[in-house]
Amino acid sequence: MQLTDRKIGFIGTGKMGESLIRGILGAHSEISIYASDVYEPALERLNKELGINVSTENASTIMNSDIVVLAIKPQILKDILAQIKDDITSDKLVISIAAGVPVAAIEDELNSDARVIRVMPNIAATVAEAASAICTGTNATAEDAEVALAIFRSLGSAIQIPEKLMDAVTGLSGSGPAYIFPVIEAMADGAVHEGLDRASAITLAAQTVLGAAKMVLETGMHPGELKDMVTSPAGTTIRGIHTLEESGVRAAFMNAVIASSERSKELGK
Ligand SMILES: NC(=O)C1=CN([C@@H]2O[C@H](COP(=O)(O)OP(=O)(O)OC[C@H]3O[C@@H](n4cnc5c(N)ncnc54)[C@H](OP(=O)(O)O)[C@@H]3O)[C@@H](O)[C@H]2O)C=CC1
Ligand SMILES: O=C(O)[C@@H]1CCC=N1
Repeated sequence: MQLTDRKIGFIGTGKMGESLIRGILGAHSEISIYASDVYEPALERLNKELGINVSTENASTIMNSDIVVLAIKPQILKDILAQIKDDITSDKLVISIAAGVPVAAIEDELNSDARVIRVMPNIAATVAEAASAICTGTNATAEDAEVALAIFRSLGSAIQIPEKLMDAVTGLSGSGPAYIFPVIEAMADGAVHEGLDRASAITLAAQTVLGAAKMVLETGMHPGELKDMVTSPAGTTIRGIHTLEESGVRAAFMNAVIASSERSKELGK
């Protein structure tokens, strides 16, 4: 079955549910999307803006869908799984994006034949630039993994990994956009300090991050080598780098990824 022939249902249309729905419709406008949430005004807005099918009944979303994406908070996942258990028949593929929650914990709450895939995407799915990783549960088939990869590759890039690495991915790319947004804001602040207008400063800062990321991805060069290409002897960049190193920027970013990964592990307990 083609990806575009599958009907995708979302349980939860909060920040990440909406991001994924927007990304999927951007990549495959013809795909049928069903969504449910407890907050009716948000559903009405999504129905009006995107033309998707909405309901306040999760059972209705599941009944209409081949693929059911669980886009609810990890803290309420168990309760919702108990409510939808009998609606999740073995002909449906379940995709959980909940941070920290292991596949086994999801399978424990569902019928024994449930096909489950765990994914950690990120908010850049909204603009088809997400970095996602997937891992498979006991009953998920190779075709299920291909379908999940196809969905998340249409939203950016996606890789398949062993589940034990999902917490590391959550700390890196799942949470990562939130580390970079303040970097963009702070770089712009520096330029505003030096007299540039705010709008130009944010545009230049964001394009700088985008360009640097693209250089890493498209040249295949090591980030350190790329940094050296910008850094002229006795020039401007090395002054800036020196200041960043004095501030402990590398340890700060490493610690952020490690702390977030640890929190992901906690959520799974
Ligand atoms: N935000 C992100 O960048 C990322 C999030 N994730 C994961 O995605 C999941 C969702 O996160 P996020 O979108 O940020 O959270 P949100 O709180 O924005 O979205 C969750 C949505 O689920 C709704 N909801 C609550 N109870 C039910 C229910 N019984 N049935 C249906 N919907 C319900 C919530 O409504 P209400 O608010 O009224 O309770 C809310 O709209 C989490 O598991 C998170 O770990 C993964 C990667 C990135
Ligand atoms: O902050 C969180 O818990 C979620 C998971 C990854 C990104 N946002």
